[in-house]
Amino acid sequence: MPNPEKIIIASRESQLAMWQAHFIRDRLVQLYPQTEIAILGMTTKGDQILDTSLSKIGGKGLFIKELEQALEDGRADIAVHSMKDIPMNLPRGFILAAITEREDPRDAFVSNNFNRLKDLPEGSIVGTSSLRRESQIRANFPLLEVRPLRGNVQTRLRKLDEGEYSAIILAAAGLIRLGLGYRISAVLSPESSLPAVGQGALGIECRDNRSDLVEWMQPLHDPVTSACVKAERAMSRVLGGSCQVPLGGYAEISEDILTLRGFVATPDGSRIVADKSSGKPEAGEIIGEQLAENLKQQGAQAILDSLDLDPN
Ligand SMILES: NCc1[nH]cc(CCC(=O)O)c1CC(=O)O
Repeated sequence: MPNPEKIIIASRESQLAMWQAHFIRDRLVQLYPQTEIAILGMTTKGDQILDTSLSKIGGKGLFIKELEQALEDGRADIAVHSMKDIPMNLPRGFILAAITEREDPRDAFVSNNFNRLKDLPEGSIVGTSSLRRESQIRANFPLLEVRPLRGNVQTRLRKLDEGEYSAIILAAAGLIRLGLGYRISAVLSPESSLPAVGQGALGIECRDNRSDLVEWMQPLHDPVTSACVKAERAMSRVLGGSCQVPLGGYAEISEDILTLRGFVATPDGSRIVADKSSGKPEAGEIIGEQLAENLKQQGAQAILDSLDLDPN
C-alpha cells in the first residue's frame, strides 16, 4: 500500500486532548515523513456542559460524537481519544484502528498539604466526579467527604489550589502527559483505587471502510495494552458500564498470563463486589465476560439493578 498523502486528525480542544493528538501526529510524521498530517480541533458537547455531573448528562459518547461526525463527513480521517472516554460499543460504522501503549494507568492523589490519602483528617473534602473513585474512597475512608469536581485537568487543579478541596483524585496519565507529574503527591495502587477501564491508553478511531488507515496505524498499535484493554472493556460491556456505574477494571500481563481485576460498587461504597480472573492474553475478551458474570452472581447484579440509570 502506498504511503498516505494526507491524514487529518480530529481532536477535542482541551489541552490534554490536543497533547494526545500532537503525540499521535509526531509518531505519524516519523513513520510517514512525506505525509501531511493536520489536526482539526473541535469542541464537543461534553466540553461545553461543565456544571452537571457527567454521569447525569449522557456520559462518554458526548465527548466523541462530534469527532465521529467529522470522520463521517470526511473532514477528518482519524480521531484520537483516551480509551477511557470511548463507549463500550462504538456506533455502527466505526472501528478502533489502534490502541497505543499505556501511560501509567493508576489514579493520582493530588494535594497541596497532604502526602497521602490516609493522612487526610476526618471530614476533609476530596474532589472527584467519578463514581468509581468516589465509591472506593468512601469504602476505604468513610470519614472523608467526597464532593463533585468537573472540568478539564487544569480547571480541577485550579479548584484545588483555590482551597475548595483538601485533595483531588486525577488520572496519573493525564497529569504526566501535560508535564504536571510534579503535582502528584502519591499514586494510588490498584488495590486502593482500581483504575477505570482503558485508563492511560489512547485509541485511534476511524470509519470501518478505511482499511488503509488501519494498516497505516499498525505501528502505533500495542498488542499488550490492546489485550488488556479489550479484557477490561469486555467486562464493562457485560456490566453495562458507563459513567453512571461505579465500576473499575484493570488487566495486566505477566509471563504470558493476563490477570483482570474488576469491581462494582454502590456509589456510597457500602457494598463492593470485587474479583479477578486470569488466562491467556488471546482470550482477554472471554476472561472479561466471565469475570463480569462472576461479579454479577456475587452481588453486582443486585447493585446494578439498584442504580437509578438514565436511559442514554
Ligand atoms: N475523565 C476524563 C479523562 N479522560 C481521560 C483522562 C486522562 C487519563 C487517561 O487518558 O486515561 C481524564 C482525566 C482524569 O480522569 O483525570
